[in-house]
Amino acid sequence: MLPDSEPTPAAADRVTLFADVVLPLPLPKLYTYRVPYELNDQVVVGGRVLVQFGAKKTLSCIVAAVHETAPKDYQAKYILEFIDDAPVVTQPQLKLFRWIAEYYLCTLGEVINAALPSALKLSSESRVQLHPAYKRDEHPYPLSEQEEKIVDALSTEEGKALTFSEVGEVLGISSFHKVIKSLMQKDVIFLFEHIADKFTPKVVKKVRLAHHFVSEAALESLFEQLAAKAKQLDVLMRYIQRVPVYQNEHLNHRGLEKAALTSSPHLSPSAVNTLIKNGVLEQFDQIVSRFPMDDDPKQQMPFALSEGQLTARNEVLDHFQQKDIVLLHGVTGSGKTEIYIDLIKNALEGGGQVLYLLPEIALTAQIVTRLMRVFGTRLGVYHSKFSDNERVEVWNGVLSGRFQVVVGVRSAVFLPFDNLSLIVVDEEHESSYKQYDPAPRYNAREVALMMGTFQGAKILLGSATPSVETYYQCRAGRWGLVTLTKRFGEAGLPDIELIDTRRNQSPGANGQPKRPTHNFTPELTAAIEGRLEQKEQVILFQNRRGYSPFITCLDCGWIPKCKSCAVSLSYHKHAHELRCHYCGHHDQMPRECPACGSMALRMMGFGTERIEDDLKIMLPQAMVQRMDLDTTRAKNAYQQIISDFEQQRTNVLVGTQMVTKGLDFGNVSLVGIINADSIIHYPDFRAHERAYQMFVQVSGRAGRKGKKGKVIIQTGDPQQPIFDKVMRNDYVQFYEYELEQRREHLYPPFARVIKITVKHVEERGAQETAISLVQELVERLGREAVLGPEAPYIFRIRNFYLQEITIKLSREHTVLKHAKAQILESINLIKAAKDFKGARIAVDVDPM
Ligand SMILES: Nc1ncnc2c1ncn2[C@@H]1O[C@H](COP(=O)(O)OP(=O)(O)OP(=O)(O)O)[C@@H](O)[C@H]1O
Ligand SMILES: [Zn+2]
Repeated sequence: MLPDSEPTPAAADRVTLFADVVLPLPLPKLYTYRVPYELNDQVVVGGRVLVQFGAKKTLSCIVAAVHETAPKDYQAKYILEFIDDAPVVTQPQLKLFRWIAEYYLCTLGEVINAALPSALKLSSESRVQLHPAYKRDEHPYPLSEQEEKIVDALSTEEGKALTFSEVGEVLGISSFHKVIKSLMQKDVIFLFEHIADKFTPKVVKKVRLAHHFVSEAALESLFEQLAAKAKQLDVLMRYIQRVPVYQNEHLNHRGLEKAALTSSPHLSPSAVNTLIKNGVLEQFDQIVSRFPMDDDPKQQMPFALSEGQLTARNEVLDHFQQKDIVLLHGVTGSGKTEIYIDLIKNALEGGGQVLYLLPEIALTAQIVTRLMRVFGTRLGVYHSKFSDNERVEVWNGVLSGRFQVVVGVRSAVFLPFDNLSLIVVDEEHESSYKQYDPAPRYNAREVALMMGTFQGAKILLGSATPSVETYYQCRAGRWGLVTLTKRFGEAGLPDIELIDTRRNQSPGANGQPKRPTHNFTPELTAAIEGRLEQKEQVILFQNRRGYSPFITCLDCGWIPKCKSCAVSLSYHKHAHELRCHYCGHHDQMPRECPACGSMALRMMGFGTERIEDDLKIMLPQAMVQRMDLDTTRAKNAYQQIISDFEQQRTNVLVGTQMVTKGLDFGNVSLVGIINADSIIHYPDFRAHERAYQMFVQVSGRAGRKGKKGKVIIQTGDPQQPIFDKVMRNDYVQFYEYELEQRREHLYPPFARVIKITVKHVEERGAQETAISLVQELVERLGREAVLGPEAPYIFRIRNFYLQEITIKLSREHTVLKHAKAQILESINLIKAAKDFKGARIAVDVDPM
């Protein structure tokens, strides 16, 4: 072809491209921007672009589609800058996000906002900082002139940060986002959104051999010199044992954690320091990533599966031949995790990606270590306690193929997988898979099912107490069911004993109240004492935190309430104050009743703090630790409590539902449920299911290895039918009973429920809005489908009065889709009406 035959595009042939973008905002539709002609070949669907929104704001957003149709109702603005040459959001993700928005009745912007770690959502508020590991002289990648300028500006002082607009000023240009992105990719800088997210690297002290000792000859003469210094020689020997530098000199560069030498019981820490002082060892700091890149932990073979586990594994694989979804119903401690690991290995060998979902609280160091050993650096971990930068690292690691298996909490369903072959949803019944607030109010289990359908992945749900909906699908033959009825190893399921607390309310001698035995029956106290004598451990479960749920004046009956919520304030002894568990408001504990002046203020009921306190008085020799929201706020507090208990530095663990989930301690032989009644009596159609799950799960923490465990349940109503099912560990009986209830009252799985909550600062505002909304809904859906409005049990939270509307719909897909459109239409009508301006309306599809 002749070079001059290449046609130059005539102005008339120019294609004008438009991009529909998703802004990270709750906007009902996508906005269309115009692509500057000379950048036509740079648009990437799924890539980020920068646009102006409103008068002043610049926002980064995702391109969802590219086309040639100009918007009808407005003049499209130009896209300001292209940030990515490759998608950060993949096509399968966009498809899934659209499904989430449609199914859960929210906007695509809300989904994207929840999905993307904020460092991927560049905004004018973002800031940059030099990466603490960055060393100018040792950096492997060359920097451009512009990049050098930024590094100069960030190097003027330690920890200096620049906002995006300051970066623009330094460079004197407005399209600087590519420079930022490039610096990020080279690990020179990183981004943060809030001051609190500023990166504080984790540093470990390491040691290595000074470089002039690293040859064989030098080492030999060093050994001769130290011949008389036995302790230093020991240290050196250990170092060489761990880091075989004589085999490979390069290994020395990486060194060894200093603690590996100083904390060894066989070595002398002062000998280590002498070697450093004399220049034999050199000490240096290293920043550790949460995801070890090169220090691949020793890959280990997983446990060999027992015969029962093998059978179950094979049954799962058999079902997968015909069915996409299988439930593994295995009793607590049956070794489901090992079966997952085996199946994950299998899926990875086939070349696909794997997602392993766990509820927030079950994603502990325990499980991560176990998985790291088997999957090494292929494993990514996605946790909500991670910093944003760490989350971006996982996101990019999935995109690049570095992480083939990810273990994560519910938001891990948003990661950019495109080739999933297996999704494991452990503890599939857990309500923490559901996001309550804000939108998208999604259930990660349901999203995972859809994701599996889109990508052709198999789904394994696991639980000792499956949700009624899931079990129903299995019974109907749509999903496969595999059952494990025995625990792994020798341990059988624990014995369960019910203790009637009404027998324990008699006063002590001389009419004096007894010591605090009202929350500990004599049976429970004796059992705890017995176990501690045997050097075994105990878990106590109480569903309330704080010291006492409320206080009251014995003379006038006054009870302190929250100013902003319709709840009584709980007394917290440690802080000596009254707190609202809904809005966090706190008040001083009054010395006398503010209503009548009486001094007779009395604590009512008991929370975990009080259980802990009373226990310390009753059994002063016991080492008691409490695990609830109040003791686990600090970043590593939760891990610390678990490891103290694991190492048996503590022997009684008192806690809220945090202690009921997924924990695996070998030495726990007794579990006590302090007050079962408050869990059963709860105004919700799932109350029984939840109570059953909670009792079985917490009981399941007892006697997991070796000795038989025991569970004591304290209740004022031992006749409750639920106890019988828990004690006989009869899930199927529980399920059948519960299913009948659901059928009779038309609840899931026989209907779909959608809950609408109307909030207003005025009670009348909430009522009037809700009534009008109900009218609209009834008109469209019929009277039978719409229940309410009704004030919920806690009718005011954070100054907003609440009204709830419940909609029950047929499960049929087309009916459901149509009904959802009608619901949205009704809500939009109300939202647009002037009279209801002050109201907020939240929709929750499949509430839990
Ligand atoms: N094949 C095996 N070899 C050795 N140990 C095993 C094996 N399978 C399971 N275990 C051990 O048995 C214990 C219980 O297993 P696991 O935690 O997987 O149970 P689970 O079914 O997930 O229980 P839960 O539902 O209560 O969480 C663990 O300590 C685990 O390490
Ligand atoms: Zn409050």
